Amino acid sequence: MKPAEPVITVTLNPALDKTVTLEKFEYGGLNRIKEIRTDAGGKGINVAKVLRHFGVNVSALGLAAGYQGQVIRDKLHGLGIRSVLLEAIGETRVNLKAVDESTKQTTELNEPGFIVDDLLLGQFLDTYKAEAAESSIVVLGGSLPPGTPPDYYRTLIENARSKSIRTVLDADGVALALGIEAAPFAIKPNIHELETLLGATFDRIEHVIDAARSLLDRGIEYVLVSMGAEGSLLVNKDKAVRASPFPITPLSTVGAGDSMVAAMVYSILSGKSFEDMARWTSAAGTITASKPGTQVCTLQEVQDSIPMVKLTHF
Ligand SMILES: Nc1ncnc2c1ncn2[C@@H]1O[C@H](COP(=O)(O)OP(=O)(O)O)[C@@H](O)[C@H]1O
Ligand SMILES: O=P(O)(O)OC[C@H]1O[C@](O)(COP(=O)(O)O)[C@@H](O)[C@@H]1O
Repeated sequence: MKPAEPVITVTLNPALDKTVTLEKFEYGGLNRIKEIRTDAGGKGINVAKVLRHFGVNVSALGLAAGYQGQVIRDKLHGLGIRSVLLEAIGETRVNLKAVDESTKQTTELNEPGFIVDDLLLGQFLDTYKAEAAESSIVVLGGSLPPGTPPDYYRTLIENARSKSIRTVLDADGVALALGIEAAPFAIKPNIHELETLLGATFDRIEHVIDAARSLLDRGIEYVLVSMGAEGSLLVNKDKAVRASPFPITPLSTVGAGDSMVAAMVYSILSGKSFEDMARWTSAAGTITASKPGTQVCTLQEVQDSIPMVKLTHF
């Protein structure tokens, strides 16, 4: 891989992720917190954290507001990540993640985020155009803050496409549905996002493969579907392969999907085979799911666990 190939990530709605650990989550009851930690979060930001661990020249672009926004900038600086987060009015959200030790389940409570206006989005577009022009891959991830036109990702992807820059989109709902109209190079929906996108439910892996393939017809090159503990499915026009994760004790699955996106970018940059991309993305997601809070996998951890990923071809 050429280290000079810069990657930018876009996080328009970052978050300070506050992860609280509870012995047993009592819905509707009093919950006493055992442990607490905060991490810089938001999809593009997590992707940047992983890519930095992988030695990639990555910059985290986006928006941020107020005190929490500065905390995120400082945390990124501490991790050695260049960030360009334009200042929005208001306060950056705090997303609460409650980890239930008894069930190993994580419950997420994500705030909507600060409200943005056209002026700020126009300024961001200018910054984005300048930064994207210098990059090899652009990653766009997460929800859009209130006030953002729902087709904003489509605009960003179209701009990158016009300069032959590859894009990876990780979003849900309308932002995903409109974003894929611009045919990003790759997308990483989780199974629920895929079901919502296509208005269907899938109870067999063959149905998931057909659904993912239907998206390739729109000009997308790779579809990576994450399925939590069930692993992941990678599809391109020639192949479909399922990766089964190795056994872990999940401590917080937050950031697992983002780690898969980062490993996908790394695989593209380093010219890995289709099968290796499936292995790397699975290993990255699984390792991150075994870590507390929004902490992400390292290169060494992923490399060490690659042999444990089991592939099934379809
Ligand atoms: N409980 C789990 N056990 C093992 N691996 C897991 C678990 N949860 C997530 N993972 C790993 O993390 C990846 C991404 O998880 P998923 O929950 O599908 O993503 P997202 O966070 O985007 O919804 C999975 O494909 C799997 O490799
Ligand atoms: O923008 P959204 O959809 O609210 O998601 C933001 C949240 O997703 C995360 O990026 C984690 O995403 P994944 O678990 O899918 O990897 C958190 O850091 C953040 O709190």
